[in-house]
Amino acid sequence: MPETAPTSPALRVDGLKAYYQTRWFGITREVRAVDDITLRIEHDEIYGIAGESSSGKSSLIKTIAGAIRPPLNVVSGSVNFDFGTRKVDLYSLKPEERTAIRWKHLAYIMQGSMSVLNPLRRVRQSFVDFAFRHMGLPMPAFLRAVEEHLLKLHLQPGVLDSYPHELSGGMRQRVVIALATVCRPGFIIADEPTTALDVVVQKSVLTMIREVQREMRASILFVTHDMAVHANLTDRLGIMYAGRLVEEGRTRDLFRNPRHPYTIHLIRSLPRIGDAEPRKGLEGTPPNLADPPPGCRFHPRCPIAMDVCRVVVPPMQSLGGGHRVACHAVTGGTVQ
Ligand SMILES: Nc1ncnc2c1ncn2[C@@H]1O[C@H](COP(=O)(O)OP(=O)(O)OP(=O)(O)O)[C@@H](O)[C@H]1O
Repeated sequence: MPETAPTSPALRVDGLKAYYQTRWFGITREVRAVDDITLRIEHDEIYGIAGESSSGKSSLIKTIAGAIRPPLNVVSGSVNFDFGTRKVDLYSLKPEERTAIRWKHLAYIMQGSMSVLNPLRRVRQSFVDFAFRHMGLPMPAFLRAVEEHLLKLHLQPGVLDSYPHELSGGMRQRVVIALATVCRPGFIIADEPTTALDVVVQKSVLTMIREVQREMRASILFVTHDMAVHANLTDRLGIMYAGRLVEEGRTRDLFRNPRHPYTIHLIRSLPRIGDAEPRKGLEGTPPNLADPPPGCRFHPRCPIAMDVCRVVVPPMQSLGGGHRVACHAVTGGTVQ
């Protein structure tokens, strides 16, 4: 929790474009994975990003975490954090300054992050390797702080003596979350942290994330394609389609009253108790982001596409109450 009252959102992303840029045999190819994203995340808030595979979720949060490397490049736009004690314009910093912010102010739990635990060394050593130099404590006090942090997260300090292979998948992921948060960062970014886990273990990891957030009053940016996880965890939700944000609002509003045809599809395709047969998926496939369709990128799959949708990119419009949508067909409260 910031020590001084924050004056700006925890995160401001403005007009962010990040493309995979490659050049093979003289031909330049650009995959527009993050294409003009603007969003705000408040202090003490859990913000979710949803969307199907290849919609650009991971590319967006890697860019927000400052964890990109070629061929992914920021083409334009900005990412600003307010950590309370420090405000940061991420892409005005030198790469090494961006790295220094990680751990201390910004935790990034990436897909497959269990690999941060060195398989040949005890868990204690991973804590020392990653967190010791950021905490500014002598070693005995550092290890005591690590143990206290583990206990707060309902993990026994005994896990520090284990090798990663001695822990179950769920326990390893919980240890990784403890490691990412031991320096008490103000902002936590998590990319599909529960996807590889079974449902029961997934629940324990989500409970832990919620407890960490409450205890530290941190902001969380949480990415998953799993809408049920968003329904249970997030305060607000952004829906991504083909590199763009198409709808955003309070999670409960989006579930009760989705407005974009793509969000409507995502929510209607969730299985319900009593379903006689599986719900139908959306026809077609997401567009090739190296050559996306003009106008609204969803129009080739949209059941209500109009002529304008094939030509004009729909701007994000406010519907009030923090609900925003980018869809030409949304007027007067219903999708026409
Ligand atoms: N290294 C790369 N070079 C070129 N294109 C890439 C690269 N990595 C990802 N992409 C492309 O960028 C687009 C967005 O991918 P991204 O992984 O961000 O989507 P995602 O929504 O996170 O998908 P998933 O849920 O499957 O991880 C896709 O079209 C993908 O093929």
